[in-house]
Amino acid sequence: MKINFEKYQGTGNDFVLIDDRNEEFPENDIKLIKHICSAKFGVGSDGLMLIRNSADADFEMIFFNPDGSKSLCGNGSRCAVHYAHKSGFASTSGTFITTDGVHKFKVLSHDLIAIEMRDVHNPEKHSGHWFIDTGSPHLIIRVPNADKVDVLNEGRKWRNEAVFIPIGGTNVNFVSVILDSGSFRVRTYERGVENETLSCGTGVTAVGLAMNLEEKAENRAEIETKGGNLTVQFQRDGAHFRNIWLEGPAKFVFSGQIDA
Ligand SMILES: N[C@@H](CCC[C@H](N)C(=O)O)C(=O)O
Repeated sequence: MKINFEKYQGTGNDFVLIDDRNEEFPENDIKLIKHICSAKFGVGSDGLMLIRNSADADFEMIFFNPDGSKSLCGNGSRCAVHYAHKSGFASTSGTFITTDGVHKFKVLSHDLIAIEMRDVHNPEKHSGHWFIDTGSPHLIIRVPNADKVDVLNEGRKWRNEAVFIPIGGTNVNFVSVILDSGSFRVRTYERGVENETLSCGTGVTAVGLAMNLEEKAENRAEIETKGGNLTVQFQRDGAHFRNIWLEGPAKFVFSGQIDA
């Protein structure tokens, strides 16, 4: 089976994007999804996205982690918007539908895409750390210097905590404050990848909200990741966050065909 794809990256979170508007891709074939995402046997990526037509939005995006599990992907969603706009079936603003429902988007310039995230209500703490679901679940751990954390081993330990097993584990973000300036350094262990990625959009969003709860950020946070910078903006009313937007670069890398 030959499958055409485009490779995308959003702040170094990299994806295989397949235009499946004719609905030919066997989406229940987890072995195939794992194979395509494998760097040794396939293309290699932090996830696979299927783009489909939608009756309720400009398009639908279905996201798979490299282990075949599904969740919301913030960086992947921004890349999907870039593809839809480039391909002419989405304008400079509109909506798309994905795992957790309908999202608004804005194409701010050629490679700069913003998406609206779902509202967050009543964030909780786990073992003294904020635990926030921004479409994917995220634990946020404050550290003095994120660059010095053993993200693989520390992240894996928290990801497998018994309390998170019923929801399939959690993603884990390590964050340090940069000179109390509303800027933060973040490194993320992603479930489904089972490793550190260079950036995670839903994670960065959760960090922005957590830093506001910690009184380290107002209604905007600038986040540095290993793969580049992202901005999170929102409105807060007590324990309710609304109008949450994630903004940053989304880049087409190359196109190809895989014999899978
Ligand atoms: N990299 C993504 C998050 C992808 C989903 C995550 N691994 C999960 O399973 O919860 C992002 O940019 O948000």
